[in-house]
Parts: sequence; structure tokens; C-alpha cells
Amino acid sequence: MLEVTGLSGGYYNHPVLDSVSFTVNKGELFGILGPNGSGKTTLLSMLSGVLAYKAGTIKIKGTSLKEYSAKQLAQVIAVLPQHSSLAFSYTVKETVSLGRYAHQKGLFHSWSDEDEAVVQKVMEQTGVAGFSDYQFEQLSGGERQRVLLAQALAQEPEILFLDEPTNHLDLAYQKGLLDLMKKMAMEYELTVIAIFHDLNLAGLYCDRLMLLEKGQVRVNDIPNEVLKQERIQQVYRTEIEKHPHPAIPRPQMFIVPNQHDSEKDSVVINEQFLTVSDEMVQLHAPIPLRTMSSGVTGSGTGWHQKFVNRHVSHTYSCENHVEEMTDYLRSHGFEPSETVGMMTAVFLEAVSYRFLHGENFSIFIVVTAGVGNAVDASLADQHSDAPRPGTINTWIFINGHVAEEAFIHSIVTATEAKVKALHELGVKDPVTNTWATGTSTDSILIAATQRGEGLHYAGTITPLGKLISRGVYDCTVEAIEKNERVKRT
Ligand SMILES: Nc1ncnc2c1ncn2[C@@H]1O[C@H](COP(=O)(O)OP(=O)(O)OP(=O)(O)O)[C@@H](O)[C@H]1O
Repeated sequence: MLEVTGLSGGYYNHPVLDSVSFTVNKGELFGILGPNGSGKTTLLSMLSGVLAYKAGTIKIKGTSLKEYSAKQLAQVIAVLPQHSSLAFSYTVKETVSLGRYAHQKGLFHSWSDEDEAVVQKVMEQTGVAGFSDYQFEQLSGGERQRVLLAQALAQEPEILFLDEPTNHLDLAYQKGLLDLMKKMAMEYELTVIAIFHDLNLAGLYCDRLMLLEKGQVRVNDIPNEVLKQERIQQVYRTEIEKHPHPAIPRPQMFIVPNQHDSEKDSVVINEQFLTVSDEMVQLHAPIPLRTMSSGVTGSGTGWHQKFVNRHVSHTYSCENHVEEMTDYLRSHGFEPSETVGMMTAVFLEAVSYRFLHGENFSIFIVVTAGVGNAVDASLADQHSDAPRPGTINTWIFINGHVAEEAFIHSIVTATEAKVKALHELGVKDPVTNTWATGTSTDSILIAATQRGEGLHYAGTITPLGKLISRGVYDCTVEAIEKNERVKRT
């Protein structure tokens, strides 16, 4: 649909683009990225015939751009510019109707039924039909943007050029505009070429992205390839982190702000932050910790500052346990969204904890363990599936900067150490009378300060893994033994 080869040029005495080449296929949603001043708008101006170029070729539908008359070009391409104002005062409908110019014939063209139908349709699509009689100048920035999009769509173009289309739009309209572009690309094979500053929106919606740097193409590929952490850091000269979108397989980039609380660099989570009562074991960290957990609240990954392991009776009914736990936390002064909350039927005086030092990092482990619900995982299908309160709850606080994979390693390593502790104590599954590997609802928390030493791995023979293995094994053995003693008294 669009073929650009060796395109160079810019402004008087100011070369901007340097041999830019790329193609865009029919029905593609193609994103142009690049830092301020990299030449994105200059490129779009050349592609839409507004700015002359010095060298290279631009072909639209196989024909050189230079061979199109203004009217012919307007039948194929439409442009939604970054900044626009109107020379005269028009109503919204009149503004949108201007988009029909390219399709009108003769000197004294008349307004056809088709013109009217198209204008009504695009005003509905862009959500501006409700204020069709308003003066354009009376509208907010976002409303104007949508009216100008309607005008561009009224042109019924085959290629739509957008310069930062989501500028001025609120969240819902950003999504609305890009969903509409995607739909039109898929259903009507509209080719959409858009400049984005928001890498995340570009990554979410575009089929392909082209990254410009100092007037040259740095890369042109699918979003996951273009949005590589190191590359974006280099080109934009800023610190970002790449993570997958939580709901769809698309990349997302997160800005990492400079930390201004360096006095907390030395925060070490240890026993001083732990409180044990009959009702709960709680830890209040002085800073939010990066967490991965299977708690009743605060599960999955997140950032949490408070940690609660609450005692419940053996007869606790687990129906609606999340809601009940949320109410409990709130009534005890905890904000549920900021708290990792677990439950246990174990008497909490039987808690076991240890602080262990590595070379440049340390860990603090807290375990409560009862084995009344012990299960042999290899024979779990012989058990009923009625949920009961978890009986081995393991908290691992890491004073270090833990990579995502090391969070997962930590869970594997801790589980292996726990299984060994159960074997060592000869704990059996009461249903199958075979060696137990855990209990039916064990929970785990890994919480890291994300300061200091970078810890990339936590497999059993890594420095972090060795500490976790030792600590979880010792604490689990001690917690089970203590609980047995408490139960006997
Ligand atoms: N009309 C102009 N006359 C002279 N130089 C210009 C003109 N417009 C832009 N430039 C220069 O051309 C270079 C590229 O500008 P352009 O607007 O294409 O960048 P951009 O990537 O779209 O930037 P931004 O992200 O800030 O919108 C910049 O150095 C800019 O100063």
C-alpha cells in the first residue's frame, strides 16, 4: 500500500530524514516511534504530500506520490494532525462535512444522501454526534480531536495518517479511538499509520512498529522485537522496565522514577519488625516490599508493606474466605489491598523464625506449621477437595534486589526444603499412610526490599538458594515440633 525508499530531506538548511525505507501493507496498523526531534512529524508531512523531500521515493498503491493531484490524494489518504485549528468558525457537523470534499464532483456539487450517511456514521463512530450543532471552537481539546478524526474518516480514505492521535483524549477515548482504528483496519482494510509517544499504546495496538532515531530507521519489526528494554533505554536515554501486559500477549514498558529516599537503602527486614500474639503474626515493613504470594489477600505479584498470618479455629468455615479475611483485616486496622493476609489453625506461639546472612544480602524467614492436613502430593486424588485453613505458612523476606526468575526459584527451593523437613520428621498423609509432601493448603510469600545486591537466581545451590534451603528447612522442622509440643500442653 505504501512503499518508501531512501527518503531524505528536511527543512531549509536543516536535513532531518536520512535514507528512510519501509513498506506498510494494506490493512496494517503501523506505529512510528522515536524521541522528540527524531523526525516523525517530518516523515508524516512528506508521506502526506505536505512537505517536499530531497531524495528517495514514496509510492502509494504503486504510484509515485508526485503523480497524484491534490484531489486524487485526498481520496486515498486522510491526515489527523497533531495541532489543528480552523480558519473559520464552523459547527461540528460542518467541520466533519468538510471531509467529503474529496468525493464531490463538479464546480457546484450538491450534498448527496451518501455524503449525509457517511457524515452521520463517522460522527456516531467517534462519539461526536451528540454535539453536532456546537461550534468547533467551543469544544474541549479532546472533543476537537474526535471531531477532526470524524472529518478524516468522512474522507473514506484508504490510508489514515495520525500524529499522536491520543493526545488530549481521556482514557476511555484513547481506547475507543484505537479500538476503532483496529476494527477499521481489520474490517475495511484501512491502513493506519500513526505516530505514538506512548510506547504502551503503540505496543498494544500496532501490528508493526518503526523506531526512528536521529532521522534514521533504528528498527522496524513486530512490537515485541522493537520494544526491547535495552534498546528503548538507549534510544530514549531513560530508565524503563519491560513487562508483559497482564491480560494479552503484548509488551509494556514502565518508567522507573529516580528514588529519592536513599536513606532507606540500608533497610533490613528482620525480627524487629515482627510481632507475635495469639491472634496473629504480623510484620510491618518500613518500606513496601516486592511480593509474590499465595496469600488469601495480596496474592499474586505486587508491593506490600504489611503481612498478617492470622489464627483461625479448626472449625473455621472457608466459604467466602477472601471476603471474610478482607473484613477481618479492615476491622483490625489493615488496608486489605496493602496487606498479604494468610490464615492458619496453628497456635501462633509455635511460630519459628530465623535471620540468615549471605555475602551482601540477608533473609528473614517466618514459618508456622501444623501437619494435621498433611497430603502426599503424588496421591492427592485420594483426598476430598474441601478447602481447609492452610497449615504450613512460609514467609521469606529477602534483603536484596530479586529478579523475577529468582522469585520463582525461591518458591521452588523453599518447597523442596519444606518437603525434606516433613520427611525428616516422618510426617505421613493420614489418608494414604504414605510420606507427606506438604499440607492441603500451604501458603508461601516471597517479599524483597529490591535494594542493594542484585539476586538473579535462587536455585538450591546458588547463594540465595542455599540460605533459603537452610532457613526453610530449619524453621519448618522447628515450627512442626513446637506446634506438637503446644498441642500436647
Ligand atoms: N518547520 C520547521 N523548520 C525547521 N526545522 C524544523 C521544522 N519543523 C521541525 N523542524 C526540526 O526538524 C527536526 C525533526 O522534527 P520533527 O517535528 O519531525 O520531530 P518529531 O520526531 O516529530 O518530534 P516530536 O516528538 O517532538 O513531535 C527537529 O530538530 C525540528 O527542530
